[in-house]
Amino acid sequence: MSPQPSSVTALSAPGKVLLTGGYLVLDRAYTGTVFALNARIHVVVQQLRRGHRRGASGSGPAVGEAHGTAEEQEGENTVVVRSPQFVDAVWEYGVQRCSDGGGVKVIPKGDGPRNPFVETSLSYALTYISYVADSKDFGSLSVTILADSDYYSETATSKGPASQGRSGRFVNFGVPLFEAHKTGLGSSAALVTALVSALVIHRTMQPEDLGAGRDKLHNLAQAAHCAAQGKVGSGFDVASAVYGSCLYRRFSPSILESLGDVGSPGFEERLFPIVEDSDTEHPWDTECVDFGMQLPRGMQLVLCDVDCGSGTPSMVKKVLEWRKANRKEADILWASLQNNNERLRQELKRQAQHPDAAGDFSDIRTLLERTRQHIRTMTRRTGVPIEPSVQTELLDSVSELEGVIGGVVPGAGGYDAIAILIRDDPTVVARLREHLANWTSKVEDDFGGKIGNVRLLGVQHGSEGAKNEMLEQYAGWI
Ligand SMILES: Nc1ncnc2c1ncn2[C@@H]1O[C@H](COP(=O)(O)OP(=O)(O)OP(=O)(O)O)[C@@H](O)[C@H]1O
Ligand SMILES: C[C@@](O)(CCOP(=O)(O)O)CC(=O)O
Repeated sequence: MSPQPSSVTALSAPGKVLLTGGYLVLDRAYTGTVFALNARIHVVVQQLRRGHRRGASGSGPAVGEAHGTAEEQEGENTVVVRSPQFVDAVWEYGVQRCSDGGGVKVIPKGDGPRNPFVETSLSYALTYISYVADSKDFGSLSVTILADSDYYSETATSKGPASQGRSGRFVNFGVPLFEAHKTGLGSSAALVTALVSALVIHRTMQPEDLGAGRDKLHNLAQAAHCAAQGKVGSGFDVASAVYGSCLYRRFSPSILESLGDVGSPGFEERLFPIVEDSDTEHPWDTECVDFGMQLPRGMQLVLCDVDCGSGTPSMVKKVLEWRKANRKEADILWASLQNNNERLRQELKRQAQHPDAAGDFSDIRTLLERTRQHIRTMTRRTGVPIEPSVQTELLDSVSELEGVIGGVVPGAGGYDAIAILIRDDPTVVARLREHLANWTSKVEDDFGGKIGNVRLLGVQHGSEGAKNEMLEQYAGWI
């Protein structure tokens, strides 16, 4: 029997930085080292009051249980999703059961901007839930999304006093979501992971089951994220949102290839074995080794935002085209990168596991520099701005500072935030901050890019994947 749904479920998932393995990790023959961050996306699911729900037995609503509108209480089930840190960020859906086993689809109400990540996560999670839960009646749900500030570049409001009206952790950005510049920490993967996990736990599990249910939540989140993105990426961002920092080897794309769209006949019958990993012909083969791994004692990871994001899809397409056309050369380059990345990971692991041996970061510095050399070769050969010269200039300049071990362009590279490993010491952070505050680019970029405001983000290594959250921190927001 499914457990009784509690009235409120809160869960969060972390952002990521792919320290090494960008592009390589798209191919199962290679791996990526991904660090989870302490910037998280939180999702709070509230059961709207209905006659048959817990807490409505005559004694009024249960703690945290929201009151629905008259329409919600009388007629069809609805899901209202809010991102209260942004202007007009409300998405309202009707819940439709599709014929011929097509699953459960949410239908947007009104004609405001759509949010494919929210919409797809709801449809996928509700389809899975309706397939496994005893009760097919979801009731109406209110969902609140709250994100740590570092996912987005600062806005005039988020910098100012007006941002701090409510609970301390979350700021008011004062702009619509589409106007907020993302910093590339993987907001959509953290959001999809937190949203599908919160819904599944809300309706079919207890929060304590999160550990045991992690693999299923991973499978569901990967399926929903790929569908929302319209492509099957490597999935390292979803994996780290679920499991935390790890050495990642991607899943075989064939696992998701024949799933089809929500609403198509038999969709629920195809989604269920994917989530439960019961299809013996296509077992999940994701590898997340050493998940939850820590940095060596005395080391910290920081990110420097350059407020000038890149277009990952077109960069990926070009790099893969070049690899296809230059297979021999690419194989040598990929092998050199993989080899060096693996040595770097082993050294980080060795130092993390032997705190007494930690402290001499010179090998790590050398290995980071070698990785960068290979990435610059990749940049030249592919003609894609993975480490463009303005980023080279920035990385070189910060690497000279005392206490900085080294840095890289993480993930796809481009003009996204750079990742820097430093000695974990407030004076190093202060030095970096000061350096960046006075920093202006002097080189002409080889790809015509311009770096605007350079600033250190507040985010650091977080290591932990999806986790249950306490409600108190959301005071004033839900
Ligand atoms: N706070 C939020 N509330 C609702 N939806 C959000 C929120 N933050 C992000 N999203 C959704 O995620 C989308 C951004 O995802 P996208 O994959 O483009 O970027 P990212 O995951 O932050 O960065 P990257 O893929 O470069 O790591 C937004 O367009 C929106 O649909
Ligand atoms: C280029 C790629 O390998 C990494 C992209 O990373 P990011 O989104 O730039 O953090 C693509 C992928 O792995 O899906």
